[in-house]
Amino acid sequence: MEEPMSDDAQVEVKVPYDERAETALLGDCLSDDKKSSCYLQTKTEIAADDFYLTEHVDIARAIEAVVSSGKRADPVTVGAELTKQGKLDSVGGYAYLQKLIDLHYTDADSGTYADIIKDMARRRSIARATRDVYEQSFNLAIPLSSLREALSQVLVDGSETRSRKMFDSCQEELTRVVDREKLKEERESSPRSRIKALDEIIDRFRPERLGILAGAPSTGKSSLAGWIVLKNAASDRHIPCGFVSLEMPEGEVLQRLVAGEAGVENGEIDRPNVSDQTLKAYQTALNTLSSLPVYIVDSTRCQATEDEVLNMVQLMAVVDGCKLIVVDYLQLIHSTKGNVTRAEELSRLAARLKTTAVRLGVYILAVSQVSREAVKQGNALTMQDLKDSSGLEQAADDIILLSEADGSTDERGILLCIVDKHRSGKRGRCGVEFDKQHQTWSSTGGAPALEEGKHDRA
Ligand SMILES: Nc1ncnc2c1ncn2[C@@H]1O[C@H](COP(=O)(O)OP(=O)(O)OP(=O)(O)O)[C@@H](O)[C@H]1O
Repeated sequence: MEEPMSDDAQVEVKVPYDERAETALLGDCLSDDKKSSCYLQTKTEIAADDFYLTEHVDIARAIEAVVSSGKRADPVTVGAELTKQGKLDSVGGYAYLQKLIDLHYTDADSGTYADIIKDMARRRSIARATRDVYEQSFNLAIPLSSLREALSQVLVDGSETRSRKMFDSCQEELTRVVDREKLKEERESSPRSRIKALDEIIDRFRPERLGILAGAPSTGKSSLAGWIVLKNAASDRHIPCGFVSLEMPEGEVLQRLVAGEAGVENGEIDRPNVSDQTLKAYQTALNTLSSLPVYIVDSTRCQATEDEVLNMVQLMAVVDGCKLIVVDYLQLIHSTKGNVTRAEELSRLAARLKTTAVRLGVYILAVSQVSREAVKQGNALTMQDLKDSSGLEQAADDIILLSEADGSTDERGILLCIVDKHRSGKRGRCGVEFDKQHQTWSSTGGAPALEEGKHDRA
């Protein structure tokens, strides 16, 4: 039996922060001309408020102000900014700015310090948010459903919506587009399909968007979604990605990813006569994959509801820092409301996924089935073929459709990939090749033709 929770259990609690990482990063920003905006440029996006100590938050804000005015951050410029804000004395004066430089390591690694600071900031934010729900959970007047809702809401930062004068953002946009280095960085750190021909159309999976990946059964939707997750996590930026699997158990997803990485046939590892060479390749691939920032929720044993799936997505974004999250697949999300049609339900789900993507600043790639009629006809798909809902079409920013093309075999899928919706971007089509045995994906030259008798309805 589970031990009852003691009310007066004394747990030593220390607020999570790392003073050394904070001083090292600030010292690094103030010491080196080239790195004068160091923490603003690291792969980990951190902001002044991610520092814990008040004096460090103030110094970081002053650095940001100096850098955004186009000046180099050093003790003189940052000290002047702090004086202007009336904060120089409270941070410890010029002496403290100089101390930060003295404490700074000559071969400082800003990225690692930024990672530590972000990690600590996330922990504090989770602790703050969950503490309130923890306290509410003892109040029996608050219904369980409200507690669940509160728990899911508190994990989402920035849900507040305020209006602002639109053209105030012009200056920010101007700064963004003029700073080519930053733009390049933004681009390179964004998730992409990692299939050249498809990337040429869709460019990248931008934050705050919802994409739908649809196709007939067994065309390879789950496999492609898994490939995208894996390749982004394995890219030199190691972009954290999540996979909410409602269809395939975790072991099966893993086997497919490992097969591709190892270059062995999917499923071969389970055969009794598997060769030593295959075993070795499989083990090596497992070792490589184990270090990648790929997160998975296996939701195949219980039928996850809409709220549960949204919670999983939120946790992956907030706790694991995922930038791209796959939900495989929409039609398997359990229905809980008896009085609405499935189409209405899916529309609402898609709209909630879109809002979640916006609030969390992530890209959600939702896998979807297409209608039975579309599968029967076998023609090139259009977005009207999405199963059960025109609401999916409306909520999605991007819609990617896979149709089997001429030349497909049991081992090799040749697919016509149509980007039928692409918000603020071009639409288009390309050919992708699916090596089914190894579960890998690549571009074909040009867009392939459909089988004879099938129609292209573009
Ligand atoms: N070792 C293998 N050799 C050949 N084909 C394989 C092998 N392993 C898997 N496949 C094929 O790879 C494809 C995987 O498709 P996948 O499950 O990704 O499609 P899907 O579109 O997500 O399907 P569903 O509609 O069932 O969700 C299937 O066609 C399967 O038959």
